[in-house]
This record gives sequence, C-alpha cells and structure tokens, in this order.
Amino acid sequence: MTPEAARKILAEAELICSAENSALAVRRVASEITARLTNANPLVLAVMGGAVVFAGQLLSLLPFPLDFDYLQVSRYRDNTTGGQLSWVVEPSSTVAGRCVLVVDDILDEGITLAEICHRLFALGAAEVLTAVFADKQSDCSKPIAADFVGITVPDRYVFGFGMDIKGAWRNLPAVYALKRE
Ligand SMILES: O=P(O)(O)OC[C@H]1O[C@H](OP(=O)(O)OP(=O)(O)O)[C@H](O)[C@@H]1O
Ligand SMILES: Nc1nc2[nH]cnc2c(=O)[nH]1
Repeated sequence: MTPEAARKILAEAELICSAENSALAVRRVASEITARLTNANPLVLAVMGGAVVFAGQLLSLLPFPLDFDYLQVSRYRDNTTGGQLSWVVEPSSTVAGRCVLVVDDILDEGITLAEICHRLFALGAAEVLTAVFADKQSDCSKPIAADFVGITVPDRYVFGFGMDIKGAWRNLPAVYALKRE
C-alpha cells in the first residue's frame, strides 16, 4: 500500500479506542495476569506479527520470572476476511510441561487462537492461557474464549495497536475501525 493510501484509510477511519484507553487496558490485563501467574514461571508466546505492540507493552508490566518466545501463523494476509491458516514459525522453545501464556492482538472468529492452543497441547504444554488485546463482538459462537481481554471491539475490521490494514498501521497507539462501505 502506498503511504498516500494508508493516510487516506486512517483519515476516513473511526476511532474505537484511544491511545490512553489502550494503555490503561494493557495495565489492567497485566495486573490480572500477574495475580494469576506470579509463581507459574510461564513461557510467554507472542503471536507475530500482530502481537508485537501488545506483547511489548505487556511484558514490561509483568514483574515476575518468565520466558519469552514467539510463533507465527497467518490466516488473513492482506485480506479483511480470514482464509486457510498456515504456520509460518512453529514454537521453538520447549513447551512440554510448561504453563504457556499465548499473547495475540485480536480474537475474531477464534480459529487462530484455537489452532495455536491445540498445537501447544499436542506439544505437551501443561497449561495454556490466552491473552488478547481486542476481543471482537460477534453473534457467532467462537471455538475459544480468551482468559485475559484488553478491550472489546465492534464487529468491524479494526487496525492499529499491532493490527494491520493490508500491512499498514500496526504502529498506531490507538485502535480504529475501517470506514463502512
Ligand atoms: O480469530 P481469527 O479470526 O482467527 O483471527 C485472529 C488472527 O488474525 C490476525 O492474524 P493474521 O492472520 O492477520 O496475521 P498477522 O498477525 O500477521 O496480521 C490476528 O493477529 C490474529 O492472530
Ligand atoms: N487487523 C485485523 N486483523 C484481524 N484479524 C482478524 N480480525 C481482524 C481485524 O479486525 N483486524
């Protein structure tokens, strides 16, 4: 996408969650995770690339021992609707016997997070917990619910705070919804 096209998309978009409220949501999630996992020595796995902002901010707010690694799956690529899930990077650290905390930007249909949890249990994880920055409201039932949720977003395509629109605007500190067609 050209820089001009990216700027036009942002200019026409609707603010869903300000930078201030996004930061507050991360702090609240960090407190909830701390209360639950202080003594668990978890392996925190960020789902790249969408989790980059959430995971980065969250990690610095977790005041207990943990290991960090990442995995990568892709289902949307440059589209605004999901397709076939493909594994780009499998978890490389040893997950067997570990308490694993999966961190992702958004839970939409839930297919991505459900597949990741399934894979981690297959690799022998003792416990798998999930944290998403945004949970999308939906009338359809999802195959998984996240253990920790930052904000709820409407059933529209959203971007910012790690979430992209055709590769652009992961770097925004706030969350926006794409202009309605
Ligand atoms: O709940 P679902 O409907 O399965 O969608 C959620 C997934 O979609 C996005 O990933 P995407 O495939 O766009 O990859 P990305 O992280 O590279 O943007 C997002 O980062 C979540 O992992
Ligand atoms: N950027 C982005 N990625 C998604 N993956 C699943 N739903 C969404 C969404 O609304 N925005």
